[in-house]
Amino acid sequence: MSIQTQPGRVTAPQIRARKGGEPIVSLTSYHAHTARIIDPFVDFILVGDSLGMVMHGLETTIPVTLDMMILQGHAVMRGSSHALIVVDMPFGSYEESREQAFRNAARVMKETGCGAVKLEGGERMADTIRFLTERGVPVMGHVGLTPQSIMALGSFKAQGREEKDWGPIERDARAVADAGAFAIVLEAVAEPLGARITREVAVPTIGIGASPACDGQILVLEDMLGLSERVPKFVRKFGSLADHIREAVAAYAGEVRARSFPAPENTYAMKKG
Ligand SMILES: Nc1nc(=O)c2c([nH]1)NC[C@@H]1CN(c3ccc(C(=O)N[C@@H](CCC(=O)O)C(=O)O)cc3)CN21
Ligand SMILES: CC(C)C(=O)C(=O)O
Ligand SMILES: [Mg+2]
Repeated sequence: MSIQTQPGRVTAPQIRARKGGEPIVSLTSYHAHTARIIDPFVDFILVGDSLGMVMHGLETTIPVTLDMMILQGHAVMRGSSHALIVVDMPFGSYEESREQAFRNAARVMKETGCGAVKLEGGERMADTIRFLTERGVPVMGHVGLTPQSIMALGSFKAQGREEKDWGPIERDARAVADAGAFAIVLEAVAEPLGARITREVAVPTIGIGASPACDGQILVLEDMLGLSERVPKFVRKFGSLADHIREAVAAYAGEVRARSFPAPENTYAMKKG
């Protein structure tokens, strides 16, 4: 059991209180090692269901299971001590009923020790978000492009690129905020809709492919590090980790083939006598 009070860790109410203030910084992480590295620099870490695509090479996030989210959520908790940890509820784990959502969100909280969960959907999920928040589950909303709806949408594409499409997205954001979410991810929404929603809702908006006016930003860590093979248009590569890995692995392969690795300092000498 990993449940313990952790003094010093960022809480959902603290993120909520950052509305209109200093930008909220966040990234995804799926493992203890990456969580340990990013923890001092971010306000919250999202254990995103994008792990299915990024870690497992899946085409969509649809096959991701609650057990996968719990396993990686627990790893990220062990690797971090400062940031709020938010765990994505995967497709099929919360849409059926408010009761199903609570049962599975409670399992995620009990088995990982995380401080909040995130679920996709606007007006249609408002009752569920209210049910969870009234029962002690901090919920982060997620509107705009909702990747778990890929099969209904047809492709991953930006939302609200025509003014006639703005109304439903604005209503989604308002419904999620009014239902008690402590923050809302706005994914791939055209400008100036992201800025408009940020002005209209009372809780922080966290943009990914949205506006610089959002109250915070998030990216998939492997995308911004230059480790992902294909990335959405909204990504900026702040690093080139794939190149670093290729260089290191090529050097290792060369030394193994030349028998210059391992060197004497990497091997064990016999004990004296
Ligand atoms: N590695 C990774 N990073 C992500 O940000 C991410 C995932 N995976 N998986 C789940 C979703 C999918 N994401 C995406 C993917 C593509 C666009 C995009 O910009 N699409 C183009 C059109 C591409 C097409 O039609 O084929 C666009 O202009 O809208 C947006 C979000 C964001 N999410
Ligand atoms: C990209 C973020 C918002 C996400 O939901 C994920 O990584 O799964
Ligand atoms: Mg997600």
